[in-house]
Amino acid sequence: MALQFAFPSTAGARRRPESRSIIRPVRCADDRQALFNRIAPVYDNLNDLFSLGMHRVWKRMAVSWSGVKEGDTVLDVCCGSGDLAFLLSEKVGISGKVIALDFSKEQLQIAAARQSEQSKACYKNIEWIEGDAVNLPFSRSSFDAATIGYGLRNIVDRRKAMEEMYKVLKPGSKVSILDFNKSTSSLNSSVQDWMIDYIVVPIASGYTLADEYQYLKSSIKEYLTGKELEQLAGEVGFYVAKFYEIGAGLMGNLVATR
Ligand SMILES: C/C(=C\Cc1cc(O)c2ccccc2c1O)CCC[C@H](C)CCC[C@H](C)CCCC(C)C
Ligand SMILES: C[S@@+](CC[C@H](N)C(=O)[O-])C[C@H]1O[C@@H](n2cnc3c(N)ncnc32)[C@H](O)[C@@H]1O
Repeated sequence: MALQFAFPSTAGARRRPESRSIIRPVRCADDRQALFNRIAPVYDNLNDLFSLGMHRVWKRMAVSWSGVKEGDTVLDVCCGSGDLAFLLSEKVGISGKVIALDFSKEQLQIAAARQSEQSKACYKNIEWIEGDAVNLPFSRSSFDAATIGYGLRNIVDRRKAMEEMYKVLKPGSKVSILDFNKSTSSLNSSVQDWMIDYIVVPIASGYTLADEYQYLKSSIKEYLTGKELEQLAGEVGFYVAKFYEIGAGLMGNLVATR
């Protein structure tokens, strides 16, 4: 997919007072929902810019690790603007089904717009659902695979979200959980901090979104390490869970099998 850097305006983004003396905490689910609604117009383009397009490689890896195959019925949790849902759609094909859930209306609108703009026939197999990852509106054992990309870190009750994904997966199926790596290596976390402080946030401030991207840093620090993610998966019932560091250790992917 070609990298586009023609950034749309962020008309929907709230203006920030010039002097930002206090970084607003983004503590509760409502704050996070509002944050992702605000960044929706520029989210995809800024991801391409900040990661030099590499996030698309990491997302393909996450989808591949989910074990998705043609004809499957699969779930993408915290789907946002649909990157992983579109990749899943291509894997399951027209005989399969992708259910993509998010609680941000703005992100889902972007996803649905992308779906109608793109000509791939298989994309008709995607259904967008507004819902909460901590209360998935699906029956037990509904899905052959699940993905959650850059979502679990943003969920307040991560254990509940993991329990919900366990519940809706069929026995023997996998969830692939892609996110930033809360590294135990001080070098990795220093590189992450430096990139966010000196590249990501200054550029985001040009879109009056400095606070939103500053949140990245605190959210990574409050996230779980790979070992802690493996342990959490085991505690909710997954019988095997393996964490892989990717992107030179800046990102990580947990693969858990029910
Ligand atoms: C796709 C990526 C991040 C998605 C994302 C997740 C969040 O939780 C956010 C929260 C608040 C605002 C935005 C996001 C958000 O975009 C990963 C790539 C995009 C990152 C913003 C890139 C940050 C720089 C990395 C630390 C290092 C990039 C290395 C690259 C090889 C140059
Ligand atoms: C960083 S975006 C990731 C989007 C997409 N998966 C990707 O990889 O680009 C995080 C998404 O998680 C959603 N999200 C966060 N908490 C959620 C929750 N409790 N329930 C549903 N969606 C949630 C946000 O609205 C946002 O769209």
